[in-house]
Amino acid sequence: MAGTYINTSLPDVSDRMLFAVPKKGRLYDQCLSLLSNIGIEFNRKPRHDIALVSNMPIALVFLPAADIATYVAKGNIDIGITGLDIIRESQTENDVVELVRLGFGKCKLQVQAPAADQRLATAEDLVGKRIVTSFINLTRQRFAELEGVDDPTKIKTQVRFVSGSVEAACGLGLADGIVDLVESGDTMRAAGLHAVDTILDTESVLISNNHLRFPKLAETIRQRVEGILAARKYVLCQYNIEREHLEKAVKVASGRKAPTVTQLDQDGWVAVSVMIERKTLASKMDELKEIGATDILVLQISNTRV
Ligand SMILES: Nc1ncnc2c1ncn2[C@@H]1O[C@H](COP(=O)(O)OP(=O)(O)OP(=O)(O)O)[C@@H](O)[C@H]1O
Ligand SMILES: O=P(O)(O)OC[C@H]1O[C@H](OP(=O)(O)OP(=O)(O)O)[C@H](O)[C@@H]1O
Repeated sequence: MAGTYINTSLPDVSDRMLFAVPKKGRLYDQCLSLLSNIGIEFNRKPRHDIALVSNMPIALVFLPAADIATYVAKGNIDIGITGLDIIRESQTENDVVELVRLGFGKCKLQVQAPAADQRLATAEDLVGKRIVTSFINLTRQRFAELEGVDDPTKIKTQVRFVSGSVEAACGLGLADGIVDLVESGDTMRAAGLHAVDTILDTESVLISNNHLRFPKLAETIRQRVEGILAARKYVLCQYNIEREHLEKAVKVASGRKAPTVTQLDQDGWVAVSVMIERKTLASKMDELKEIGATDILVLQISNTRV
């Protein structure tokens, strides 16, 4: 089904893998930066939602983040980037394949209530009350659990959809509580709300449909993305050490598979090169120094294939 884009004023995309990216919003900038890092070159004309990639048989399709999981699940689009929250809300998790979690767009879907109202201190206190959200399915599922009801359509809590600025609903009297995404919590607090329950921890995901027309190309994209994520996560650490201390040093930092060890032009000494997770780097360097490593150098990795 993907590739059957019918609009005669648009270029033919039937031989191209369709790759959906959010057209605006929170994920837009990071998606564009990721596309650039994985070597996808394109030129998007103003007001055009399709852009041909010049160096690969791919067409980018710019869509609202909230719709991408549905397009991918239905097979109209081959692969795409969207939030886990959207995949779950659009009930497409069984019809899409999660290729890679991308580590950006991280936030929580939370039940929120007016902070000043002592009677609404927990999610249970909102059972049977009015909830406003853009995530009606996930909200109904959560309240069905709280109410002990199997069928989310049979809950007594009233769940109403609004498309944005959800935090305004309590202050304006439309709701007793809301369900919305929270990252820093600034928007929630500015609206006088506090979180009483977490429904989901979410982040962006690269997804594909179940019937890929371009499996090799999709795999290339997946590997490139994994490579960029690994490059962000790791640094390359090089040091010299006497061979007799090598075993201890390898225990401190063993690399993704094993370190590269090269004989130095000095008796009994070796040079070691190893990938280390950025977040543990400082303490690993301390330990290596303690064991006797010298000339410890850290190099940034700009890209990898892992
Ligand atoms: N504050 C946030 N921090 C991190 N990720 C977020 C945040 N808000 C939303 N997201 C992620 O980005 C996705 C798209 O949210 P966004 O608010 O950009 O939606 P949109 O409606 O497409 O854009 P807009 O708000 O501009 O209309 C969400 O489903 C979620 O995965
Ligand atoms: O916890 P915070 O860091 O304040 O982020 C949370 C806000 O971010 C999202 O909205 P966004 O700003 O993307 O706009 P929207 O309401 O138009 O979707 C979300 O819907 C919250 O309103």
